[in-house]
Amino acid sequence: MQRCVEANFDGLVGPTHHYAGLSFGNEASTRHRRQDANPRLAARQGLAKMKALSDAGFVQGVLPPHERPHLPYLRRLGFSGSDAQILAQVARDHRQLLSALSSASAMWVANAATVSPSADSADGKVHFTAANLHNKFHRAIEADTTSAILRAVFRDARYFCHHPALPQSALFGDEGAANHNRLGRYDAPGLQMFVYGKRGLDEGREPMRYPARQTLEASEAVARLHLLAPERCLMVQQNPAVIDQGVFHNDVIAVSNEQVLFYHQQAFTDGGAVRGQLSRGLALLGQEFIGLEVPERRVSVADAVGTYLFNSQLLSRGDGKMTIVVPQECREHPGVWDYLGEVVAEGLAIDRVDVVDLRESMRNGGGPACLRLRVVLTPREQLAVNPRTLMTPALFDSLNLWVDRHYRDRLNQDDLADPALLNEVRTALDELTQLLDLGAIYPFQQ
Ligand SMILES: N=C(N)NCCC[C@H](NC(=O)CCC(=O)O)C(=O)O
Repeated sequence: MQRCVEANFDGLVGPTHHYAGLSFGNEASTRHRRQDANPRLAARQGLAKMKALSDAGFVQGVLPPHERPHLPYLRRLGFSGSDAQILAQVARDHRQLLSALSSASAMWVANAATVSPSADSADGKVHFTAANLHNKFHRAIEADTTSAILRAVFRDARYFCHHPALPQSALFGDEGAANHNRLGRYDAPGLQMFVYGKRGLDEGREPMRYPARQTLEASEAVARLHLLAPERCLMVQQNPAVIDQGVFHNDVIAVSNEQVLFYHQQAFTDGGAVRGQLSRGLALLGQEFIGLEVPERRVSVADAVGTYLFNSQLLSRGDGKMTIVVPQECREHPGVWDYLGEVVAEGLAIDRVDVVDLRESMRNGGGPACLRLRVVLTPREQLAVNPRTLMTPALFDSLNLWVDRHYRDRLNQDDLADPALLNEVRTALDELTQLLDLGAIYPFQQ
């Protein structure tokens, strides 16, 4: 029997994956700046996670990388000549700019868009708002291609409604699903909790050291666009003190699934109020809230950032319990691993831990949850998804072969000026659009 499910769409790591230290406030990004990356291994690690979840019976999709280096953008910034001349000039005079326009950051699709299930929207459609990712230039250039990709995967206008990114302005800084949790059963109206870092218009608390990437005004706009009932929306502030400790998105300190919120004691400015609002809100919907709060004395904020314990995936199995998918950094940390063991032994909601190796992505601050975009779908909506983007054993094999054919196993900033790399990327992406039946989604295909 078909049922409502949460499908996870993972971003496939692009061929230009490298470490450039582009994300101030994301400490892993800063720490690994200029180290060698292995794009082939990175893509294979991501595919292995998708395959493992698909084999375990979860609905798993794949979203393609973006075109990088982004030559149209370089031309827009006044560089001219052949592609090779432009790359040589930018590499010589503007090294960080070339990195920004070559970053494979679109892999972290938790930042691609905010998604609301049809059960919550007044028009009964699934709503998507592409994130403007205003705070970082290398990410702000993702929105247009993200929109084209989402439209190519969720095509059917009877079920899916797509909104362009909010205006590119600090006032509306929006980082997508990484700052959004939808709580409640998949097949009934639920609560949507938007987590913002600061207010854009009014005075209020904000971090001092690192930027707050999400504003309240952006979250409110997304809630309006998605036609959500205001009484079932919560606008919650992330604790500015944890942003200053490297928690650049809410999904680095909290994760939800159905009625469960697994979160750190210091995640919010007022954790007690959040808990109360979620309990009362779900009670009104006839559902019980399960809040799993992790105390600072068991797992410090620093250890949460170091291991990405909360950047995990909570997945509902058919038997009523949940699996938590964590990065292997959690297993390597005795305190965090012991704590996870206790959570599972208690078995309140989560009774199984799966460990994944995503080292390449982790070194840029992207764990299991960063790499996935969650989309709750009814059986009809599932049938309307572009079927070629859904993971199967055959697609897994084709994508691995495709990666082996086109990806390098070593890449750093110095390689980005190589015109051969640009050709490799375009050849690879052109093939990929056919493999996934996406049509012409990239600027170089127009
Ligand atoms: N938490 C979630 N949902 N996403 C993680 C995004 C990581 C990404 N890193 C980067 O963009 C680093 C790129 C570099 O430095 O090369 C970012 O900071 O936006």
